[in-house]
Amino acid sequence: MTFLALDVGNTRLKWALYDAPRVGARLLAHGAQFLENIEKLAEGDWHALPAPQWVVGCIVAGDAVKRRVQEQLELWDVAPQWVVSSLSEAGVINGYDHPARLGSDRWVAMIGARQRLLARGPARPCVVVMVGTAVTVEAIDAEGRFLGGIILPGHGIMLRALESGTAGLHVPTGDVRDFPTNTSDALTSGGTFAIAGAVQRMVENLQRHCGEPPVVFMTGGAGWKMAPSMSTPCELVDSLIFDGLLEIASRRVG
Ligand SMILES: Nc1ncnc2c1ncn2[C@@H]1O[C@H](COP(=O)(O)OP(=O)(O)OP(=O)(O)O)[C@@H](O)[C@H]1O
Ligand SMILES: CC(C)(CO)[C@@H](O)C(=O)NCCC(=O)O
Ligand SMILES: [K+]
Repeated sequence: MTFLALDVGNTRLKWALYDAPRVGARLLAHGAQFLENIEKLAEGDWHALPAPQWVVGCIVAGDAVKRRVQEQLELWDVAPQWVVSSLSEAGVINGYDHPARLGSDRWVAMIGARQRLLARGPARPCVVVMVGTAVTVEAIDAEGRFLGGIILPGHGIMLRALESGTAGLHVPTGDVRDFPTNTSDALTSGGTFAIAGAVQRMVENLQRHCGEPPVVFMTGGAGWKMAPSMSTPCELVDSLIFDGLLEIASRRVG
């Protein structure tokens, strides 16, 4: 009864194989592949896996990438189900003007966060931070309503934009400092403060709106780099998207 969860971002495809499509299932194997190496999956990492009975994923890369992923999935006799953001699913209500236009990775991460929050206590407002190619910061009230969220460039895009838009900024990665005194540290700290500051602002917005401090969850490939520099308390949960995919799959499989 194995279940394969897929998270196809703009930089990497992340996958996780579980022994069943339910929250709390046992993780059997997992991995990540840069999008340019998708063609290696069927003959590489996936070759010796037990065939999954279900495949559910979220994808924010373009249609060409989706076709390349589906080609690799032909290794098994299973049709992938791609999550599309809807008006409501798994206890989260979508406040986006056009619900289907919300990135499915954002939707799935919010469902994972909400499930995690409710599993351990009373409902609270919640901020969900994803630090990937792009950074997103979402606000959910205590009733599970997604109020709205922001999108900003990730570390890599910020640095590349500065490098290509200036004459004098081509330097190695620096350290995060309160008061940077060289170009490398100034760039690295600038990107980090931009993300931490955006999160702090959304936490303040949601606290003002709901009248109580929110729980903050953070996920994404570069989350561990951001965690030490956050100015508000924040829980790093690497598996937030997979938690959401398990929750969605358990409801669909029934
Ligand atoms: N300190 C840093 N300096 C420069 N670039 C960074 C830094 N940290 C992360 N990045 C970039 O941030 C981006 C996101 O990192 P990563 O691929 O690990 O996340 P991801 O969650 O897999 O992304 P996605 O889901 O969007 O594919 C990458 O483009 C990576 O090159
Ligand atoms: C914002 C990203 C790139 C984050 O991965 C993705 O969720 C996306 O492409 N979203 C579509 C636009 C939106 O969410 O409003
Ligand atoms: K992502």
